Amino acid sequence: MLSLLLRTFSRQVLIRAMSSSGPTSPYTTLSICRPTPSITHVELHRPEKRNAMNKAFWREMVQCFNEISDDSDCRVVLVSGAGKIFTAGIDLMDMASDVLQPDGDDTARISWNLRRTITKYQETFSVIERCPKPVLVAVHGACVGGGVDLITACDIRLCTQDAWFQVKEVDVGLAADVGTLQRLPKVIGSRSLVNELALTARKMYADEAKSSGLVSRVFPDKDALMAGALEMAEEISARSPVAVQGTKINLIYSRDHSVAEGLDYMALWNMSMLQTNDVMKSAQASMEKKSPKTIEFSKL
Ligand SMILES: CCC/C=C/C=C/C(=O)SCCNC(=O)CCNC(=O)[C@H](O)C(C)(C)COP(=O)(O)OP(=O)(O)OC[C@H]1O[C@@H](n2cnc3c(N)ncnc32)[C@H](O)[C@@H]1OP(=O)(O)O
Repeated sequence: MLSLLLRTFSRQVLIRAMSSSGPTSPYTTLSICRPTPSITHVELHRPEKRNAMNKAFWREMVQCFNEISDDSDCRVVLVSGAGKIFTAGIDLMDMASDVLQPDGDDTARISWNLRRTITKYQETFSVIERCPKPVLVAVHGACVGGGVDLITACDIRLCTQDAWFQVKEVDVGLAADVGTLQRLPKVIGSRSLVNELALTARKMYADEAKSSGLVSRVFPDKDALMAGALEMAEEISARSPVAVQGTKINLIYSRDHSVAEGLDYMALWNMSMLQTNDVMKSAQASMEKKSPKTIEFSKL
């Protein structure tokens, strides 16, 4: 009983510590912490502006996820938002100059530069998908515009009961161009629902997000969400990083290829990865009915 109380208390302390008071240097829009040695928590941190995505944010996410990809201590990433909501999407004030007044002497040069800008912004969320470590995202309150682009690049989506999602781009006069139109149809089974959301910009609330498959779990409030997300991250981080990262990479590959191509890629992948010590360690623990948490895996 006492150990259960202590565990609950220390988990609450951990979750509280995850809501930081400000961005982590060198970042100005992100707060980074390590709730456990193998989990990296990335918090969008401009709460007074509802975590609107300004120019610094688009740059910093790329730097942050490139560092996480190379960090052999990190096995799982958890993304969430500080303050009242997850994110209000693109910063409509800060981004106007980049998107609405592109440089260039003529149409060709303006278009050339705009293409480069859009490609650069697409990278902000593609780095999440390319990161070999699984990325969980915990959404509370609103997730608007660019927020939907962000979460569709993540591997596991969780939300609170008060969460809502809005593919808002048509409302601001543009076709979403940084991932939603490409990834959302792969996340949600119904093409009709995707079209409806993207063409009408209507809000989708937590229950529909769950029934449509956009999120896999809904929690009553933000504390419960963060506790649930952390618990899931711990479960994943206890498993072999060779197995976990290979699973993420092959799931994404097979999403974008035929079954035959996916199987070929898998065989090529595992002809090396099956030689890991992790298979023997994991199989032995499984035979002995021990939790994966008892196994020590080398860094990856
Ligand atoms: C090439 C790039 C491609 C990317 C494309 C992406 C496109 C998109 O993301 S389209 C969607 C754009 N977002 C919006 O239209 C949402 C606008 N915001 C809201 O509707 C509300 O703020 C929201 C419902 C999210 C929250 O409402 P709440 O009452 O809680 O907050 P507010 O009082 O409205 O806002 C508080 C302060 O935050 C500032 N703010 C909110 N959203 C944005 C934003 N998107 N951009 C810039 N600033 C934002 C708001 O101005 C308030 O600031 P202040 O007046 O200084 O207190």
